Amino acid sequence: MIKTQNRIATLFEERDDSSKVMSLFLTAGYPDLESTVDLILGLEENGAELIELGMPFSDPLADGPTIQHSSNVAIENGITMNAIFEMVGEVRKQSEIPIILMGYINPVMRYGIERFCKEAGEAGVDGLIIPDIPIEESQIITDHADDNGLSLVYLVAPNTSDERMRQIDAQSKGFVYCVSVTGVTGAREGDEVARSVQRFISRVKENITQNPKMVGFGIKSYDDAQRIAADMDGFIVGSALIDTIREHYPAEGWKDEVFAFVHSLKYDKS
Ligand SMILES: O=P(O)(O)OC[C@@H](O)[C@@H](O)c1c[nH]c2ccccc12
Repeated sequence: MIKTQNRIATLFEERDDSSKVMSLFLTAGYPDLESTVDLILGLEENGAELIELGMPFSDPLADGPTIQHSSNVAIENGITMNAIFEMVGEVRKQSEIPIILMGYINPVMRYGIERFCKEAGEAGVDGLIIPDIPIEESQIITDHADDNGLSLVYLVAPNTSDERMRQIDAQSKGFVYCVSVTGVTGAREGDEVARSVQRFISRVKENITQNPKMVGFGIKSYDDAQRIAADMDGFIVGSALIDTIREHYPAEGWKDEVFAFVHSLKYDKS
């Protein structure tokens, strides 16, 4: 164990019950390699408490068009695993915000699972989300993750049975990622999320009892977040953030626009 206390665990232990933890998903190397560190630090200043840093992959099966686009741009920019570890190392010089690397197992296996976990832990990564490893196959990575202080976070979705939710709760570390809708990532129109989410949330509350619960998929505003995360510990926003970057980059002041959006997601000062 490198760290005695994981930053994700500390975040949920110390959280103030009156507000929701805001986690933001950012693709490493998007919109360019130079901006990722500044973006993470600026997101933190504007209310982010947890960062999910996406490791771009050419075949992202759970990702909608927005995140696929950002991954493609990051790959064109020349992003590598080493560059991602360096970015995390840079952030660690200035910030203790918990960072989770998120990506598919294929590039991790190519890099070498043991080496990946070791270098991630050394860089200052706190957790991993690998949506294409089911709990049944997780033994290929759990020991290496544990040895390097990395929490493996698992996902549940509306099509996850009650029994499986309980199994996932038993294995997940840090929190459980509750995917509010079936399908790929991405902002959704109208009240599509609201309509289907209530039944799911009540099943989550019954079955996920050991871990904090974070909800994500389709959240694009303060109101969405407050409503959907009402019974959760916090919420995750990805595509709406990437869309905002895409809308303003590279115009002068683009980062300020992005930070203002992030601030509004958490504090609704707009
Ligand atoms: O983009 P959305 O709808 O705001 O949802 C967050 C999501 O993008 C992020 O957590 C994520 C990116 N890639 C994923 C793959 C699987 C599950 C989740 C993710």
